[in-house]
Amino acid sequence: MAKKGSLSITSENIFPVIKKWLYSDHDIFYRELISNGCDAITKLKKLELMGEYEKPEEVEYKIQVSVNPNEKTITIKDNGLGMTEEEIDKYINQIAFSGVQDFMAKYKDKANEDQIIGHFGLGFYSAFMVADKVTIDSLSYQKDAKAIHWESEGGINFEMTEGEKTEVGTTIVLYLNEDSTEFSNEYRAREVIEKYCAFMPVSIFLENETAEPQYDTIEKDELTDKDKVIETVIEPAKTEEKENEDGTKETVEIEPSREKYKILRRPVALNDTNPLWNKHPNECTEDEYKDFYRKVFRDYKEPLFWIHLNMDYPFNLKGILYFPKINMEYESIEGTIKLYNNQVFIADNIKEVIPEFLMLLKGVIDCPDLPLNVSRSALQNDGFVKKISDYITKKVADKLSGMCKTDRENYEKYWDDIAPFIKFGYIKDEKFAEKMGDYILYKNLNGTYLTLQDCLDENKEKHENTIFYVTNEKEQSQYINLFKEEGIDAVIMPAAIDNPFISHVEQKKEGVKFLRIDTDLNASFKEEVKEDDEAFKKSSEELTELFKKALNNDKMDIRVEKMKNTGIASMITVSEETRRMQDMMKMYNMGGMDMSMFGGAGETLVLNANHPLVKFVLEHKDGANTEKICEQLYDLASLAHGALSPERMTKFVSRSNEIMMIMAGQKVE
Ligand SMILES: Nc1ncnc2c1ncn2[C@@H]1O[C@H](COP(=O)(O)OP(=O)(O)OP(=O)(O)O)[C@@H](O)[C@H]1O
Repeated sequence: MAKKGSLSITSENIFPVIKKWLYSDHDIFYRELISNGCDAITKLKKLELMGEYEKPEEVEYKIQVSVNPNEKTITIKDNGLGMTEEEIDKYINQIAFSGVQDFMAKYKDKANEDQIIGHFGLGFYSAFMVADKVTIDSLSYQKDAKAIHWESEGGINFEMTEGEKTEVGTTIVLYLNEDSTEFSNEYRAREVIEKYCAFMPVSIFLENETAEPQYDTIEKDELTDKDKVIETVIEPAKTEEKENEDGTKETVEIEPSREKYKILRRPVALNDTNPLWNKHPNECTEDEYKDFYRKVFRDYKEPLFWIHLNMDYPFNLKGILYFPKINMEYESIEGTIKLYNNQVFIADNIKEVIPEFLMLLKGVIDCPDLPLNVSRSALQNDGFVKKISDYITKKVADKLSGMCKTDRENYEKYWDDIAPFIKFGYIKDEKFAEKMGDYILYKNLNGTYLTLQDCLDENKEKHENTIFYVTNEKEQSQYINLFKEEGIDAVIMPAAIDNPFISHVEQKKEGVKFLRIDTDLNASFKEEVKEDDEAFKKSSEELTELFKKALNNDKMDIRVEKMKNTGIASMITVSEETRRMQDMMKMYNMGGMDMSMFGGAGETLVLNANHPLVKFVLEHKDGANTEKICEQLYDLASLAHGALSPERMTKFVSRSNEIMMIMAGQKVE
């Protein structure tokens, strides 16, 4: 007698809601059904160990997925512990469905952004996302169990009858709805299974029922019990014609005739049942780590190094985080952290669990203790999840600081590549910043790597608590030369992240100030000018006026100095604050804003009173070429500081030509 019933779904509207809500990842049904199969096999293995079940020798635990694109069906077959009629009634008719009800009651009003991670908790019911009709055929491992057939159309009513299954396990068939036929395509199926099930603990095989069988030919001694021989192939002996000494020809055998077997292509499991993260770090070789990286992230550049996380207490967490090699000039940093729950893939880059800055790395994390069927916002406020995230941060900081202390050579070698991660972490994560602050390196003008304390110590006498930095070695070369001449050091900080990074260091290290190398003229570059040097004061004022007039800019900031280096006539310096503000604007794409609101863009034209040209200008205020010299000095200073605007560049080139004409004694029009 068939048992019929109505699954206790109270809301008739449940389907449209689930469908809409799950629209983005319908494919999770594969994960849910395959992981149920894995669980069933794991349980049966335990029963076997306990002596409560004896596995027939020929049986190999596995999950077989078969797709049939013609019939639009998917069959998922496991040889796990199976279910009796009572169990189907309990676990499928009541629990699976009531689980869905709870789940929906909790989430149906929630907006999309508050999804649960990877839609866990739908379980068996997710089959109805893609199928109109679902059947279950199950035979329990229990003695004298009867095979059961269950089917449901639409997931509201079911019918349960005696089944015909003869092997222990469960077979589920999905009859796909019109919108979901793609999942019976072999390649799509492979893609989804490889995404979610790549590390599930039981071998998963995929077959296409409609595809022609494929064959391989193997050597006789390669044959195993599992191979299905289609035919024996006799490969004829290989011969060669040979000329004898007496000129006659002879055919000789160089390889004897061989028997080979044509066999049905051996199925290959889609998954790796024992992922590397489960092994103890001491047992993993360097090659294994690299292979794993290549396979999982399909990145053929070798990672720099990795951190193997392995923790059992107070929570269970395993994983491997790789620091990838990045070419900063051409690539943006895009990492991926894959999150697993007992080898079942959940999702990439779950920011609630994994500290944001680590998302720049590539890695896998398996945390069986993670609460999954809660919303993302609940996860964010979960103390336990916070602990996991803190643990990961701590481990990464420990590894990096340990490396800096004990393997400084390699640490320096990797530094340029890992600096962006570390600086980003320093900005984003207070705890990480605390642990890593002393292990952040600064490359100085000689290419030596210093810690912040080293930088402060070496500069203590000349400029206590101030660190000069270079953002562009080419554009700032004039200043670099000046610094080198005076034996003053600076550090190279060329990356976009350096700008916010130094602001954070300044906030955390009270008193420390970073100044870009072109910010101001350090006292050591100048000769001392006496307070009461009236003559200097006067000539400064005159020069300032003269330049303002020549450059037709009343607001320009001009300063006259007596520089020790008499080779430099003019320079531009930029106020640190203004420049940082401008850089920030650029970063946030607000470049269009009027920079003059920052008082002439914070630029100061510095004139060296010791330079003959400047002296000449002062002595020939009304000279025929004085104005040109002033303009030229300003443009040269700007050029040495970066670039000229297109308009000024045009004028500069034509003026330079005029100057050469004058040098050549030609008449200038
Ligand atoms: N292939 C199977 N073999 C044996 N039992 C199964 C199988 N599939 C499902 N079950 C039983 O049905 C129950 C309900 O399954 P369902 O997938 O809905 O939820 P779950 O696996 O318990 O939890 P989750 O929501 O996390 O998936 C399972 O706990 C299991 O007891």
